[in-house]
Amino acid sequence: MTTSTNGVLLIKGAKVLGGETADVLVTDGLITSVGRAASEAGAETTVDADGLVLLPGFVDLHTHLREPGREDAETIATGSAAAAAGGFTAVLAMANTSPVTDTAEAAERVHDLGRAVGLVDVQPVGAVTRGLEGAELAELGLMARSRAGVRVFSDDGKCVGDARVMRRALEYVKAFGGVISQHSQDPSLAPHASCCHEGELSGRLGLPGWPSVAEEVIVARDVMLARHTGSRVHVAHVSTAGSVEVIRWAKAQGISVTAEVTPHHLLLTTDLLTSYDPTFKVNPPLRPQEDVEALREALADGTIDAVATDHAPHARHDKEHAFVDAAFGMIGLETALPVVWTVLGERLGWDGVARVMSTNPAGIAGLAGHGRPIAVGEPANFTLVDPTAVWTVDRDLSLSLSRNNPWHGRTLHGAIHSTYLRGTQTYLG
Ligand SMILES: NC(=O)N[C@@H](CC(=O)O)C(=O)O
Ligand SMILES: [Zn+2]
Ligand SMILES: [Zn+2]
Repeated sequence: MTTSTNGVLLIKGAKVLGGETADVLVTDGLITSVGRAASEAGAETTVDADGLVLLPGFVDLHTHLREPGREDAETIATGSAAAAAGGFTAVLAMANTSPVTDTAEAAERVHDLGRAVGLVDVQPVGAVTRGLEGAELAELGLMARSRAGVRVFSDDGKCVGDARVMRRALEYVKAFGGVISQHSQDPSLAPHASCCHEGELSGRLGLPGWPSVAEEVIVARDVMLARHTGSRVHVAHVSTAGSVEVIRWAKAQGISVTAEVTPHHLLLTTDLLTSYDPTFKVNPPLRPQEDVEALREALADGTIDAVATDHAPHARHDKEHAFVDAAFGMIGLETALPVVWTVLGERLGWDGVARVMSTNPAGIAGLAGHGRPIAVGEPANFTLVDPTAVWTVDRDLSLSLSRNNPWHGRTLHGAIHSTYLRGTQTYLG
């Protein structure tokens, strides 16, 4: 089946939010009718969506595409294909490429390559500091005013450790409604070698400990800087119960803070490291069950706004090392929805899934045309989900170029049936 943006697409009998079943008609990339008994006569393509759930396309606030620089691990094309397969219609591409996305030209290049591939909208994240070095601010204003329209800035992979630099970055982006997404890791409490949650297990395994407090002190500092500057901070990959407490407090004070949690921190725990399998080496590290429970609770009650994958592809030769020498990171675009549905489906419902995977992340990133309701006049950016599918992850079937897949061999519930970007089918399972 193929569709064209100039054609007419009819999604027949999908379950839409609110529990109704509806036919959705798309003309020239826009939703032109939602309701019963739309005629098949004028449709170029008809999709039988009986038993499927129609959700707004997912928006990933945290994707590592490795282009430019490490096209052996991922390209904008392969990462976009993996994203579409995961139900995403937009991804924010992190700035820690080589070279770093720290200029307007670099941001425009990523943006334009994404548009040329055309499977998801690739929205570049700009670096906070030049070369991610933590010292001088990058061209934040020029990136914001560029064709790429950058709104989210992050040195992800590294923490903006210097409080004065963080304060100035927050002040600067306030002028154009930008946000700083922080990789919260105090470098003196958790230096680069830290790779296992600090606790009884890290001692037993002889791995350098990464204490929870190294995350929590940065989250606490940053919410106070957000309050002081009146600007917006976003906490990337929250991993501890203590961070959740701080964010809950800050939101109650009216401080402009938002937060994301990864699918892996919602399900995987630190005891997986007893295998010394580098697939489970990630930053921040997998935490104990108490933290996992606190993160689930926080996502369900709105303290954590969004799920973000932190899809971090790595080539085999960067992962296949002794645990301490392997690269940090795991892939996750294609498994995000099934993990969230498996872990939290009952608590969130489809409304909740749409909120944490589409509406909220689109709002945080200021992305027009994404995270919108399935309604007349809206762009046809959506995904069809099979809620009853039960399947076992096989890393060799991934569209990502990399194989560092922590879900390999796991059975998950819920699968992406197909994805549509402005009415064009970008994935069919
Ligand atoms: N999450 C990771 O373990 N790795 C990320 C960087 C990051 O998100 O900190 C990467 O770029 O590989
Ligand atoms: Zn990070
Ligand atoms: Zn990351």
